Amino acid sequence: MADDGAAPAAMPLRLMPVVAAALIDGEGRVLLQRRPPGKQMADLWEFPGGKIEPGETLEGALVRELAEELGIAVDAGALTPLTFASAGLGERHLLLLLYTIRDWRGTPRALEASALAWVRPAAMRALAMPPADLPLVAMLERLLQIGG
Ligand SMILES: Nc1nc2c([nH]c(=O)n2[C@@H]2O[C@H](COP(=O)(O)OP(=O)(O)OP(=O)(O)O)[C@@H](O)[C@H]2O)c(=O)[nH]1
Repeated sequence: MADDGAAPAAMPLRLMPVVAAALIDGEGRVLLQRRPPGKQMADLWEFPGGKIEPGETLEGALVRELAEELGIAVDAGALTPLTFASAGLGERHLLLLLYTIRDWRGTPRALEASALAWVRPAAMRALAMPPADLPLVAMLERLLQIGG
């Protein structure tokens, strides 16, 4: 085909929304889970959560993910939006939406992760986490310094 000199058509942004939770305990620690071996970003520590399935709301997806990954029950009204991160992820663009949660029912168990840990935000710097999570950690650090 002849080159007509037109600029190449812009590719639409392939946005991938992911919802994630910072479960905060009474001592100001946050629950992280370790991604299992064999998965993309294996062994990195992340906030529990995941992708949204067709027909789900953001909050509905997070409530489902927390039941599947940790075996806990959370009311959608207990989810408080905190901040988000935006980062390129291969051919897609990750929009990672972080909620805080202080009330849930049940004791979190590692149903899909290889490990769980309750970590103060300042101590997260010592853990290997996905690069997109670093600004989220900074926001949590500020929130928990102020709010306890
Ligand atoms: N849950 C979670 N995902 C994160 C975080 N940071 C981050 O970059 N991600 C990325 O966001 C995507 C989360 O989707 P997911 O957890 O459903 O993906 P997955 O690969 O584990 O599951 P899948 O098998 O359903 O694709 C992954 O690409 C993951 O690497 C985080 O803190 N929590």
